[in-house]
Amino acid sequence: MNAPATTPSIPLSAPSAPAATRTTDLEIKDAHLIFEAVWQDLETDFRREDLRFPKEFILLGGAPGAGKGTNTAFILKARGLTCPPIVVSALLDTPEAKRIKDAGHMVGDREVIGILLRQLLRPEYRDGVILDGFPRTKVQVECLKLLVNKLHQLRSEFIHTPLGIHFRQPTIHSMVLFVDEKESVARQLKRGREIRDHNEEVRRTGVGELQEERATDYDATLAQRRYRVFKEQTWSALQSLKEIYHYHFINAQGSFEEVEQNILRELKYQSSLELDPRTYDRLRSLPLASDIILHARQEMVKRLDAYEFEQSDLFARVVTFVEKKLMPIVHRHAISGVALINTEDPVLDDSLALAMLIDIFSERGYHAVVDLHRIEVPEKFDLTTGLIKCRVKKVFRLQIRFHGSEIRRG
Ligand SMILES: Nc1ncnc2c1ncn2[C@@H]1O[C@H](COP(=O)(O)OP(=O)(O)O)[C@@H](O)[C@H]1O
Repeated sequence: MNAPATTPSIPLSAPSAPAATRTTDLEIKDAHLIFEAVWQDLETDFRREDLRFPKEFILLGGAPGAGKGTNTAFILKARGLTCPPIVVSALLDTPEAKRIKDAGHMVGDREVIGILLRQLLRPEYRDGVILDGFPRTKVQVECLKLLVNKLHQLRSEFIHTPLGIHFRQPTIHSMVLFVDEKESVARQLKRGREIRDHNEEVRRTGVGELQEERATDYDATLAQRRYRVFKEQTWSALQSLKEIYHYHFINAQGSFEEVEQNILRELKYQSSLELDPRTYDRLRSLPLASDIILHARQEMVKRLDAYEFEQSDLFARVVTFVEKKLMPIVHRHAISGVALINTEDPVLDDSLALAMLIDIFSERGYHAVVDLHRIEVPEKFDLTTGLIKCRVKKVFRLQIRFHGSEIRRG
């Protein structure tokens, strides 16, 4: 895989750019001006309390053909979201925007921000949204930061009102799928072939829906230009997100399965920063599972040695009990990997013996759970008072689990 840091700077092939693109390039690239203008429009059209944006933003970036569209459904599922993604490029469907896209260039930031912010207010995105292909420029990154500032402002304004729940702390994940130029161009052309075949089939049979054909997917030079525009303008913009938001860099060169696994591995590391600070404060005193398992093995070894050296009689009795009484039963369950055993053996009356038993099994690679049941057994019945006197019988229910044997039918 190409190391991102060593990417050479490649000049844009601008001479053949259409007039519309030159106009776009002349657009005032001042994020503050653009954002404020768009925001003013929003404030004119919406009441402040209706400026409800998504709680979670997953910014899905990467070279053309990196697999953003391909992996969207998988990412949505992994994050428990049900809304469709916002594919930013698909929102830009005016004839002028289409001309710019067909030449392999990018549509102006003003237009992108204007359309996107309105789209984000739709109710289906309240819990979270995937933005496929945003941000693509530094100006868009700045606008994103300004949007997040606004969301914080709205939050402080409403937090102590009944509407507070609609203004949660936003969390931003930036996920960048990385492929090199060769792979990007090959996949764009592959997509072109697939879409052409698909559309031919739809036209022939009248079944299904036509998909959008992108000029850049049919011409290696244009596909290459798209990749270079990405490297020149979008790559560094995406890198700058690393400093401010949760950042996930995904190696997307591999097979479909490999890329899915890379995504899953990255998403597993969720941070408590996603919680509202108030919720986080309430939970922070509880240790994380990852912390308590860190030294668990060493602690167990220490305990086992202490049993041997300081409580050797009891320890020897428990080991004998495990060996003679329990292991024969466990053996018989070697295929299922679960043995449930009830015992009244008095060796377990000592609570230390129970702790020993659990540690012994853990050390040998089993998971043991012990559960004590007290059962009242009637012993005497007083004929004059009608009182029943009971004896308490202690039954230990042991559950021993381990990785059973795999049997396949031939
Ligand atoms: N891991 C992969 N291996 C091989 N082909 C892939 C992989 N991921 C995506 N593709 C293919 O590459 C093409 C472009 O993928 P797509 O998801 O449309 O890219 P993007 O949305 O990032 O531009 C599609 O034909 C898709 O089937």
